[in-house]
Amino acid sequence: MKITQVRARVFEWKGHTVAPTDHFCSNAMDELWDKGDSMGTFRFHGWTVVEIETDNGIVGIGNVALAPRIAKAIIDQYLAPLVIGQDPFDYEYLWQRMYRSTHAWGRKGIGMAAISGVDIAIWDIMGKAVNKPVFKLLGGRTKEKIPCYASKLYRTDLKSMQEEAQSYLDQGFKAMKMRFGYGPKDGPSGMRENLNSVAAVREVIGDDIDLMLECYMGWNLDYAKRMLPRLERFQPRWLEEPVIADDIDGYAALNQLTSIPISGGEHEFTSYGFRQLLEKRAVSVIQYDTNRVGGITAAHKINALAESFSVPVIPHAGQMHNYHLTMSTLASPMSEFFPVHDVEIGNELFYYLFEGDPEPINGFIDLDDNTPGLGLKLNEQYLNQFNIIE
Ligand SMILES: O=C(O)[C@H](O)[C@H](O)[C@@H](O)CO
Ligand SMILES: [Mg+2]
Repeated sequence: MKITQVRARVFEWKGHTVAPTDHFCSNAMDELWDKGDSMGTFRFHGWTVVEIETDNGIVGIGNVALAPRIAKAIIDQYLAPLVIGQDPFDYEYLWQRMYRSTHAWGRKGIGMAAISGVDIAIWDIMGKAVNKPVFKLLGGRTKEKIPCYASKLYRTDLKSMQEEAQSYLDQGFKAMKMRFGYGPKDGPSGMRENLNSVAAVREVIGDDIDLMLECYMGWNLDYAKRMLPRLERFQPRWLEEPVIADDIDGYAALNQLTSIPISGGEHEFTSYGFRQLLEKRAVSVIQYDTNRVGGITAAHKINALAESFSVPVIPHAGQMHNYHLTMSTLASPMSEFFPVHDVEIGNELFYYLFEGDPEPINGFIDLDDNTPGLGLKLNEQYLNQFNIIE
């Protein structure tokens, strides 16, 4: 079997969008004196869809969620020529070919995200070629079903947050993640706001539900050091990305500071990046996203690495490209799940683009043993609401 064609298309959402409110979520822009449109740093309203065709008519589908127009240019100009004419089952060779030939500029960030999109499509082809779900090629079913946590709870008024938390309880979720709205520049009153929001959600969910806390890199080391002891009484499952992704020593310091596990990795790349995080004991939970980290080929290696350090892997976002990895390793006990709703941040855009993702039932998702590949196809229903760049 040979790859004959690689098609990367950008899908930009032009449908209805819900505008985020002030203090919706702390983020890396918060430290600047002029934040500009700080929400823009994590609004994902475009996606790159990668379709790779083979000479026996199989089409594998991959995706990239970051800087979609740039990802498309990288795939079109650099990566497609490297994989066309090759056997998709040579996935490790093809990964190395892409990685090494873009090494001067592609090791981290959008270069690696583009490689991820191609690699995911290659794994989808392999699954379809042998008529098996991708998780069966990675080790098979290690759990009856996958527990997942509801991930939204952006900072709004406390009553709305409490109602939202209650709705996840009603749907049977046993874990959920909330976002902080305030950071270092908001002073003691912002700290109080942050603590009040956790207290409000805990009040509704009680002590028997896992609560994850997300900073999205909107704090700094000093602020995080002052917040962590104050958060201990809420017994969060973890505190996520308290500082920017490059401050690995900062993560390590915070991870030793209190009983609260520090999580991170959704902005880290390849097994080399994760080896550093693990060796420094910088994170207690690993959160790569397969569509950034280097695709399934890289994520599979990171699972093995994490297992040897006894650090759990709970990938960013959930979604099929991550679920198959979670299903196939004991290193990964759980998945994230973005509740479906109107397009806001863009995390949820995945469901407008693709169909096939399983719906959680009572806080669990399951994968079908008989659906070949990743199990995704383009969702025709919303195609006319995207600006599609060929
Ligand atoms: O962990 C997450 O879910 C991410 O950080 C979100 O994708 C991001 O949108 C911040 O809420
Ligand atoms: Mg996160």
